Amino acid sequence: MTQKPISLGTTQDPAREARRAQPLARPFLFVVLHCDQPALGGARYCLSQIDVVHIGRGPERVASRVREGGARRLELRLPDVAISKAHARLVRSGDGWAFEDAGSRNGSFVNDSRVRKVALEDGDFIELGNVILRYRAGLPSSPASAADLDLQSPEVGALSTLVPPLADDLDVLTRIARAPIPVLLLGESGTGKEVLAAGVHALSGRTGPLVAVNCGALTASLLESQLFGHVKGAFTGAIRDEPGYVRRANGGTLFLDEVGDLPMPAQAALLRVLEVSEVVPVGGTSPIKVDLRVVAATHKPLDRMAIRGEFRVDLQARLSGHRHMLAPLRDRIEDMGILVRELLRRSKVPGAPELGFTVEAGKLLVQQRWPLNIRELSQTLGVAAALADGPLIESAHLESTHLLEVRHDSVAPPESEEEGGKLRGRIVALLEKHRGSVSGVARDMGKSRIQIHRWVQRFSINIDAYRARS
Ligand SMILES: Nc1ncnc2c1ncn2[C@@H]1O[C@H](COP(=O)(O)OP(=O)(O)OP(=O)(O)O)[C@@H](O)[C@H]1O
Repeated sequence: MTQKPISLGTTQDPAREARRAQPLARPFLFVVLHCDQPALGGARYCLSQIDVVHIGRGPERVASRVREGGARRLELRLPDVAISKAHARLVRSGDGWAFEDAGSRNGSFVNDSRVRKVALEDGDFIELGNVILRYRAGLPSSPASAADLDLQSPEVGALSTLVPPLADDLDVLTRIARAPIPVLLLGESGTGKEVLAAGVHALSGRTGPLVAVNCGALTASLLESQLFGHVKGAFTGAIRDEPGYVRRANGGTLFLDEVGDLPMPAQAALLRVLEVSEVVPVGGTSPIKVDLRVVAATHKPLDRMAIRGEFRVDLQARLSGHRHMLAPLRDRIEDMGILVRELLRRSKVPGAPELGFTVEAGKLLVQQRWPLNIRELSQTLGVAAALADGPLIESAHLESTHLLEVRHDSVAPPESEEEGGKLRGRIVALLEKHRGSVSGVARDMGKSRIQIHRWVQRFSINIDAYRARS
């Protein structure tokens, strides 16, 4: 029997190998939204191994990579009658990419301007017929998240994204989900923390229930009995035994929603439970063992609260077995197609026709900053779907919701020059500490890797200089 040689320094699992590799900044082309057919979701294509992209009409969305006479080409077909058979090209040009219209019937638009030929910049939106695409110049991606991905299947769940750095973070969370490690979900309001907590529970393989506790709603006087239950007759009104949240989650997952709002006495009580894995119900005499997996979520700055003494450091440490930062919707606009498809499906009235968008409405969706995130998108679409009187949602239907008015007040202002300087200093110090590992910096700062990369770019920090010193 002959044995295959095993090369030193590699594992035999290519998927594992792909995950281990340091993320690289790579260029991508995304299909963000088929305005009139949102059921088609979206797709991403990595541009690093190709020289030219040909885009034209086809019976369905397909992409193929072709090598011809030394040139590497991506052929992208899009099912849209408003797109010409040979509509446009993306051509590698130096370190970047240029867009060219290929003599199409309906023309091509980049950021709303009709163009024949233009150098693309990071974040540019390309509009061809009813399809909105987006060019990203350099998104951090592992080999796994750099692979082409077409999310045409409607069975895409909450753990799906087209955005490579977010896909890498979700891949880590998916693997953590299977172990009994506590998970802390951080992110702005409406980014989907509760949805993700349910996803973690579903992946955990734990057979008990997912029990959600709204920490802000725990009342000081009833705290112990709400969390740990009580025995019949423990106090006036205790007419029967009650298990409480913690015991109800036995064998399953305890989801501590808005954990930043947990009152101090509840923090102490909960810490005890997590340390000893047992509870004594109010009026009871002996402790009862519990088998818990805890997932906590907050939109509050838990680290800062712990420094200010508003949140127990020991509890914060217990909850942060693994921290996962959810990106705000404005940082994952490339996912608009898959999110819109899911949200329209949910708000669909039985028997009503499938809804789509006019191109103007589609553009409005991808250009908004969505400060209230997916929740705001969901509510906006719910209202628009009810207002639409044909198969297409128009811009006016989207603008009519009151949520748009909230925007201007709630968008966080950019940091001042002094704050920017401090932030830069902190990032540099952490890059030094973690020898250029963006994941390490992200972990320490409680931010997503995509955010760290954005800061690194904004402050012109050369990460390689810190990697070189290790
Ligand atoms: N991936 C997703 N796909 C579709 N809908 C989503 C997704 N993520 C979140 N939503 C929807 O967005 C809304 C807000 O989600 P969720 O309540 O999970 O956010 P949250 O971060 O927990 O908000 P808060 O911090 O305000 O509690 C919900 O209606 C949810 O169904």
